[in-house]
Amino acid sequence: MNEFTLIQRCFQGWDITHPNVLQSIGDDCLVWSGSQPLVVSADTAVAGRHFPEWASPEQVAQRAFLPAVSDLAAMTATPAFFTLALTLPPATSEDWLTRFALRLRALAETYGIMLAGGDTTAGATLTLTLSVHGTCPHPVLRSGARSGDQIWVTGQLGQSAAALPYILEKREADAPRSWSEAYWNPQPPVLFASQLQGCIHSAIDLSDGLIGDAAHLARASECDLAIHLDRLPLENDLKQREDEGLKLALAGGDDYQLLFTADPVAEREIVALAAQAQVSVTKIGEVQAGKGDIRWYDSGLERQLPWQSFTHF
Ligand SMILES: Nc1ncnc2c1ncn2[C@@H]1O[C@H](COP(=O)(O)OP(=O)(O)OP(=O)(O)O)[C@@H](O)[C@H]1O
Ligand SMILES: Cc1ncc(C[n+]2csc(CCOP(=O)(O)O)c2C)c(N)n1
Ligand SMILES: [Mg+2]
Repeated sequence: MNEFTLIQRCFQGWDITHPNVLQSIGDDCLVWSGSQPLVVSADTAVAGRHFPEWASPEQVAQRAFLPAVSDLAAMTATPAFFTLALTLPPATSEDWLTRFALRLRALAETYGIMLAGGDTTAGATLTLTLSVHGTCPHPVLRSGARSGDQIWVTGQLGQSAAALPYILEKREADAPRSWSEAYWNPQPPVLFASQLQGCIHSAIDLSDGLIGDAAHLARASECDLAIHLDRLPLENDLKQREDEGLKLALAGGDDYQLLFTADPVAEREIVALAAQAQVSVTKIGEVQAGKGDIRWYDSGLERQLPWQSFTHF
């Protein structure tokens, strides 16, 4: 399999282009020319760490692409283009790569993001690094929360983490379908997020788990967050597991939903935009003056939590 033929066959000539990408695949660099701020995030997915080694090429594409574009949602950016750095085990077949590229292409079309460049090498472990780029007149930062803001979260939490042991033990059939769907096919609310511009003060996407990610936002904003555990969006199967379900929702990670804060006057607009985008939104707390701490409440009573978010090391 020749590297250049392979790139041409699998990754060139996709339908989605971007008017500001003046040169894409085929030269030493891609060329971008634009007047709006560009937001950029690099995200790596590694076999055995972000997806099981036996995952299908379609599943690998989903587990690499969807968490990557989630970072664009976190800034309320509109997707523009991405690059794809591929490290492929030497035994990778052409069929595997064709299937991977087909699914990636479909995802790129769904999210309206152009594949504009990349790198392909051989290496021991299948590794994919996507660098995603989006445009945004006023990117929303983690540091923008203000005392008095309401705290919101999109979607439901914890299902992906709940699915993980079943997936690793290859007995997905024993778990609710919504759990494995959340793991294999997370749904970062990218379009909805881009519509929230001007309407919200701060945002972060939930990749490591609410405990850790909310702490990043609180610290960056130098505000305290009061979060009500009984208001978290947990589906019934997880709610019934009580603390075990709560732990998955708070510390499991892999949710790729959005945590954001907004002035209470924005509530009606947020609810209307969410309904239009068919995204569920839940108010889970309030931002308070402080130094960046989080207080957790259960039925109005403060509660200390013993759990920690996902970390690699
Ligand atoms: N190796 C690195 N060199 C420079 N900056 C880095 C490096 N790794 C992470 N960062 C920066 O540190 C910050 C936090 O990175 P992190 O990868 O945890 O982002 P995240 O959005 O919280 O998580 P995720 O990886 O799930 O997107 C980001 O601003 C990122 O750009
Ligand atoms: C096979 C397998 N799949 C998933 C997980 C869970 N997991 C991996 S990375 C991550 C957080 C975000 O990563 P990053 O910070 O790199 O973006 C989580 C929750 C696992 N341990 N094993
Ligand atoms: Mg992020």
